[in-house]
Amino acid sequence: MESAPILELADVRLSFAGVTAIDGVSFGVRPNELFAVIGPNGAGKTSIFNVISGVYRPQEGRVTFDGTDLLGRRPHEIASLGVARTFQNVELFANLTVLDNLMLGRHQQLRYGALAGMAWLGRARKAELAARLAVEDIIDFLELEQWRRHTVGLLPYGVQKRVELGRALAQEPKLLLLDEPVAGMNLEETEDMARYILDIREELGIPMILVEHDMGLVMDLADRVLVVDFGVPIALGAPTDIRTDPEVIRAYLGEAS
Ligand SMILES: Nc1ncnc2c1ncn2[C@@H]1O[C@H](COP(=O)(O)OP(=O)(O)OP(=O)(O)O)[C@@H](O)[C@H]1O
Repeated sequence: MESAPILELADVRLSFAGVTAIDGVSFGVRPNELFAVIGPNGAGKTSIFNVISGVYRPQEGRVTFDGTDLLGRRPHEIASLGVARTFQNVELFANLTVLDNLMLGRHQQLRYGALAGMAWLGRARKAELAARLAVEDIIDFLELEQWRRHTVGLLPYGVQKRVELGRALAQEPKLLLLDEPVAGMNLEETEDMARYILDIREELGIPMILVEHDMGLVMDLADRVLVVDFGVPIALGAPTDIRTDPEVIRAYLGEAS
């Protein structure tokens, strides 16, 4: 039997002053699934991420995550429910070290506030220690050991993208949104990132949504692919079916080849 989706979008519509960014998109992401969203520039892929993470509020439709209605919730609430995200352009604290960036990612997840931290210092210390251990695991997992004390802004681009992935993992997400994780990377960096994405699925069992222009990567990694064109969903299925779908070839792949 197929497991129930952890994330579900139902007939989502979003427009900005006459520009329709998302036009009736529905899909569900199953636990442990690597789900991809592809489409030409301006097709609405990043807008879908912005709707899921609470940055944009759609005019119509429903978004449900782990049994909770996400519509109307603020981005930090959605993050604390377990949705983590990486961005098209690296969004880290460039002047801080790798370790500090990962610790900050982890603090989004910690359950105590500043006051509670003062009142129950012991508990806060324990939480801090646990955070440090969790971050060390991520450093191991993403092979960031040699850069742990380096300032992020000075690192090679591929490593920065990896640190950003680590920051998202530090939130202990139940769902990970990856916005063009290999954009701007060379072949070796792309292969490394593909391996980490697969490891996240295999070893950590975290479901992911991948938005990516690198078609080879999507076809190699994804369990299912949603194709959008001008905000409209035109196909949804396994990579092998998407590759041969006449509508997709006409609207997108044909154009790219
Ligand atoms: N904040 C906004 N204000 C106005 N229009 C917007 C806004 N965000 C997105 N759009 C419009 O919505 C449409 C979809 O944009 P979106 O960035 O979601 O596409 P995309 O598929 O992620 O594109 P790309 O592959 O180039 O990143 C575009 O026409 C875009 O101009």
